[in-house]
Amino acid sequence: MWRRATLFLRVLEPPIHINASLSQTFTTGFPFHFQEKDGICPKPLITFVLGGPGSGKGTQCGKIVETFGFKHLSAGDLLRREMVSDSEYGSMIMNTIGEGRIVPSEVTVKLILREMESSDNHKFLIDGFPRSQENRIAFEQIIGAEPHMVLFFDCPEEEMVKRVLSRNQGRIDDNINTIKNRLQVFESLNLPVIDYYAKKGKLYRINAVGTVDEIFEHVRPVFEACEF
Ligand SMILES: Nc1ncnc2c1ncn2[C@@H]1O[C@H](COP(=O)(O)OP(=O)(O)O)[C@@H](O)[C@H]1O
Ligand SMILES: O=c1ccn([C@@H]2O[C@H](COP(=O)(O)OP(=O)(O)O)[C@@H](O)[C@H]2O)c(=O)[nH]1
Ligand SMILES: [Mg+2]
Repeated sequence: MWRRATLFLRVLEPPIHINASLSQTFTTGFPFHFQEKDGICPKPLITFVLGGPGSGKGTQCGKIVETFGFKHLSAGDLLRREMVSDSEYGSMIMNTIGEGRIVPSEVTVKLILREMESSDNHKFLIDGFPRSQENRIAFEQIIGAEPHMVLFFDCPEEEMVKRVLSRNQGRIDDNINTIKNRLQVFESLNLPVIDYYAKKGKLYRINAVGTVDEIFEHVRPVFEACEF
């Protein structure tokens, strides 16, 4: 079904045809170099996936990727990968995640940018970002693009806490003390981002209570109907 969405994209936002020899240096009008495919350099299509800790963002992103062929970029996973690499930011990221705070925007946006530039897919699901208005503004300034739509997985706190505590992935932040901080940060810094996109008419609120498959049945029509 995502083929139909791609068709719409081609009608509304015609891909840019480029000379193969220019492919190394050509940019799409965005500040990053985007990979061309078959001589065509389509504009990136960005969906932000938001929701509190444990609301099921990562799980539903997996289903969206399977069904609609997006490239999944989890900001948390990128930060955790950077944390265990030799990066100069490693200990800062570890302390910040351990306390449930937000890593400085430049670091996260740089990691997202690197993944976008090296992807041969132009449809991106950006999971768990932006977590604050400051994150959002940094993304717009550095990447030079806005999301086409934003999903918000709306889940009651008790359910989120229950899911996080039974996640069992050995994460340093999946403990009751850090969860309290993460929920507070979500409410004070992430909800304003969600409100911002609601006012722009880009927000799709999904009831995140139910089985994984039931929730995906609320997600599916959003992607089937979108005319991008
Ligand atoms: N609908 C659901 N019902 C019960 N558990 C779920 C559901 N969706 C996800 N989970 C589980 O809850 C935990 C958190 O899900 P995850 O996708 O990692 O959320 P997030 O990325 O928003 O933190 C995981 O262990 C996952 O398997
Ligand atoms: O854009 C981001 C994404 C994540 N994080 C940090 O990484 C943690 C885990 O994020 P993730 O999205 O993996 O958690 P989830 O919501 O999926 O449980 C967050 O609490 C933050 O400390 C961050 O600082 N900026
Ligand atoms: Mg996640």
